[in-house]
Amino acid sequence: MTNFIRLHCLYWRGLWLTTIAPLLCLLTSGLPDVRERTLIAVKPDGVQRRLVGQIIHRFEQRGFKLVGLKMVQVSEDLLSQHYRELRAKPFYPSLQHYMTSGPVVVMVWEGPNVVQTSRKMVGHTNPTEAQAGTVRGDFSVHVSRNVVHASDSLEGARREIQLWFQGKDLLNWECCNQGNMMED
Ligand SMILES: Nc1ncnc2c1ncn2[C@@H]1O[C@H](COP(=O)(O)OP(=O)(O)OP(=O)(O)O)[C@@H](O)[C@H]1O
Repeated sequence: MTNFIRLHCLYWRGLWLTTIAPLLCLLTSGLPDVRERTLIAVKPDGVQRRLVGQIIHRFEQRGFKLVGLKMVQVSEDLLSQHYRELRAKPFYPSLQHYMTSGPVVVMVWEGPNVVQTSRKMVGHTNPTEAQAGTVRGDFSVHVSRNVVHASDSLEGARREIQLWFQGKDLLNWECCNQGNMMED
């Protein structure tokens, strides 16, 4: 009897490892990650121009979920870590001056494909090339005052969320009508 149970367990363990688990991985690998997160920041010009509400509205309206939000007076040190690839650029001193000139509203948004979709919603870095309907295309005219920041990759989003939030002040909450926007 004991041998029978042992054999039975071995059979199911083998089936799980060789068939069921790989099949589940394969089936779910093509699905967008509903817990994907990105960092969006309303820059000092956007805050000064009272655009925070309109920008939040666009992300809510699209169906993304706000899981973190705070207002920050950015230090030069934080900015140089955030824009570490740009520190050697000739425009960096003026970018630093602009980004530290007043508070920034920094947010974490969650949802399927949120990194890529946010970049589309925000629009081209240079507002003169940004399409109408994007945040930059609707609210700005110059690259040095382009209202908003959005992470440009999954890896960048992870790094920036850690940099700005250090794993704190982010809430996992359930959306009561999520089923109306995506499959649970
Ligand atoms: N030529 C420039 N002159 C002045 N400022 C610039 C210039 N190029 C970029 N910037 C500023 O530096 C920011 C970061 O530039 P980057 O090339 O990373 O573009 P982005 O990823 O679209 O912008 P962000 O990181 O702010 O979302 C831009 O949003 C803009 O504010």
